Amino acid sequence: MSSNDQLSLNIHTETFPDVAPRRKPLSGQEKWLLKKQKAGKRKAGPEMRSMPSFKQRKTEEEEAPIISKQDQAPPSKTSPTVTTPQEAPPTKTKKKKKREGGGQGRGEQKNRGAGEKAGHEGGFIKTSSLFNHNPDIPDLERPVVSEVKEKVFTTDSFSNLGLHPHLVATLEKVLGVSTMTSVQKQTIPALMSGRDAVVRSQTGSGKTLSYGIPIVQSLQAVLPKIQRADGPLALILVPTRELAQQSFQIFQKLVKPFTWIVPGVLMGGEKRKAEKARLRKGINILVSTPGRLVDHINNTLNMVFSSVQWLVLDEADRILDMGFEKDLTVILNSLNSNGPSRQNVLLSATLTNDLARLSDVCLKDPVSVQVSDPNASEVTPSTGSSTQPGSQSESFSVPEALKQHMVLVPSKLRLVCLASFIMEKCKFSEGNKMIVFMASCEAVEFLLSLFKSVLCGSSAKHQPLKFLRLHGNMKQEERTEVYEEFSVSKSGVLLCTDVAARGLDLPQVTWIVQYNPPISAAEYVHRVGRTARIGAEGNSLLFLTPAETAYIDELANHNISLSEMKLYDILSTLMQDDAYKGRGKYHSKSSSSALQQEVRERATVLQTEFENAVHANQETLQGAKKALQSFLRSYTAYPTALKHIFHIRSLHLGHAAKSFGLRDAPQSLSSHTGSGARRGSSSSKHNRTADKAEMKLKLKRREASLLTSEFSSGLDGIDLQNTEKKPKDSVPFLSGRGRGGGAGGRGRGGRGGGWRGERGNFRKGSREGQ
Ligand SMILES: Nc1ncnc2c1ncn2[C@@H]1O[C@H](COP(=O)(O)OP(=O)(O)OP(=O)(O)O)[C@@H](O)[C@H]1O
Repeated sequence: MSSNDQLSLNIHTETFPDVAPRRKPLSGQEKWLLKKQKAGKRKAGPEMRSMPSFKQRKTEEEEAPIISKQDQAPPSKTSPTVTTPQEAPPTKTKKKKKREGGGQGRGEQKNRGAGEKAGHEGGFIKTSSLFNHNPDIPDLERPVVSEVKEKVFTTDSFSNLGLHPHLVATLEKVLGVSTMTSVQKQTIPALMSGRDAVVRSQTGSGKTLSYGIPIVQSLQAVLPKIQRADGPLALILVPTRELAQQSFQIFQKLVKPFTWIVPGVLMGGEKRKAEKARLRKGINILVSTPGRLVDHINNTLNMVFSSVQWLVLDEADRILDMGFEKDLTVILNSLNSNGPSRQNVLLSATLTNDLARLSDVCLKDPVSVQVSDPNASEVTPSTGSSTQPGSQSESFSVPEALKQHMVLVPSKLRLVCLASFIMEKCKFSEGNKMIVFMASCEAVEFLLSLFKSVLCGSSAKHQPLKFLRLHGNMKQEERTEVYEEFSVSKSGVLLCTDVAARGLDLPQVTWIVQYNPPISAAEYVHRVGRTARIGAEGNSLLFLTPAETAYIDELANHNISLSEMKLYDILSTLMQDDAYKGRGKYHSKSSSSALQQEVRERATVLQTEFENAVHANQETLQGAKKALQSFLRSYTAYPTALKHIFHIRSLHLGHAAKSFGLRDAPQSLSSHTGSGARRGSSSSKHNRTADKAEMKLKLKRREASLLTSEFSSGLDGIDLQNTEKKPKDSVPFLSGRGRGGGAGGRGRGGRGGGWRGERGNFRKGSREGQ
């Protein structure tokens, strides 16, 4: 039988959980690479080239089996059969074979339940047709990108700035800094001279101290000495709780020698009563999330702004987005009606038009600090097309030592590709600490438990994988715990939503993975900015499906350049662990295609493990379905300008389901292809539903974009479920749009709902802020 033929693998289910090698381990990836070299320089993935396109797939899917118990060694209870994917598009003969083999055409799917049951009873593992019917992976033409460079460091010392000597000593001894970064060198003198400022410099370049130092310098000099009873003299607004905590801790360090200055923090998730008590006692440097501050403005008598001399909006573009607009209006009104004139500072790594708008409204003759030097732009060599003239948008600078990658992964292969990549960096190699960004809380929860159950088996040979998670639906204590644990940890994988995208200074992060593409180039910049901070090296990997390839041009329009990683190179990591070995029949062969086939076998074994874990019980199954649902919802939340790349209609539900370990797209979703996502054949009724949903979606787009403002504005206490209308539809895929509008509205699911929950936090904030 050729490698193109249908294969049956004999796999002992017992070997999966404990990741035990069945025979003397091979030399893993080295061997793979060696053989690959021997096999000559072939372009990766003949099977990729031969994969059918979407058009082909539609016809072929009717006939292609996913499960088949045929061929080769007769199955036994201890030797379950897994059918591996096909390398080439099915030929007539193959199709016939598949039919004979109990294929999984639409009609045949009906029988599958019974078949699977029998499979279980017989000790068989389901087949995962991972490599069949995927879209082609296109050859990429790398766009010409002129990257914007910023010089991070200067040789100028803080001691040249005329700061209080105790402050300089604190910088050196407590914070470990003695020379200024470029942004500090430009910003600190401007602020010390009393000017307002708009500051833009790349992530991890030291913006916090660039406003922290002038604030402390000016407050320590006030005579008579300021007192707690003076209340807030400096107000710092940040978009997330973790960032509030982080900035607060920096101020705690900065004021160490000036014990009479009291910093404090207000943020959602904390007890209001305790915060009120602290406000009553007096806080001079107040760090807060906007929503929680508005809450106190409205409800706390002790909230007096009569002395505020400084207003800082850190991550200003985020605070200015629609999610926080109302809160900010309330805060500015309150400040303006109470206080003296003050200095205002806006900072971000990504200036947007919104920021310019606000700077017009609330800044007086501001100094504009922009560290990037347009003359220092570098053109990334390329053989491909240049970016569209006229489509040039804001140019963003990313750290110089950041190596940015992307990988094109067909939907069905996303899960195994992510798992392989995590294993490669955090299990088979040492010294990596990784953050993986995902679209929703539910996806984070789902993948956390899936990875823990499938990937975390003990192995003496490799270091253990450690997973943590962070998202807006966790209790505050847990969020703080995870944040602190990951901060001090030297390795590990943090699965998170965009709640961790802005401002967080988590040490020694070496890899940023964006499993779901962000909703804008600006958010891309902030996500990757969690690594390669302050001159350190770092890496990032963006997952895109072949249909999303145009996102590379979108990023190029913002001066962001990515290099490509190959899917098969990532999957070949599985060669390093024989726990994923199939029948091993290709081991002895040295041809490139045989090796690729072995990689596919192993990927299939891993996917099968995921699917088995997902289908192990109702709870895990529901978790996967919820995660899929939230992913589909999140997919509708991309802004209009990106709809040509990310459109729900271009998603294939069955393939998307596979990436959540589901063997089929859940039926409950199919009744709501109002999402527009495809299931192969859709009735006109479904199309009408889709059109309606699309119309609604357009109307609600503004609100949909608020999904991206899921950062907690800091207010809690309203049980959304009490205020929610029950969706009319009993199977409400995307019915979340019913009330809240927009894609991420009030879907089904408990208060713990991910995407919805994140957004819920935002909505609570803005509602209470009114
Ligand atoms: N002058 C300096 N010398 C050395 N390290 C510094 C200096 N200033 C700040 N740092 C360190 O650089 C790191 C990043 O600083 P900071 O978080 O302020 O960056 P940022 O520009 O605000 O990033 P982001 O845009 O992601 O919020 C911190 O660990 C900080 O301690």
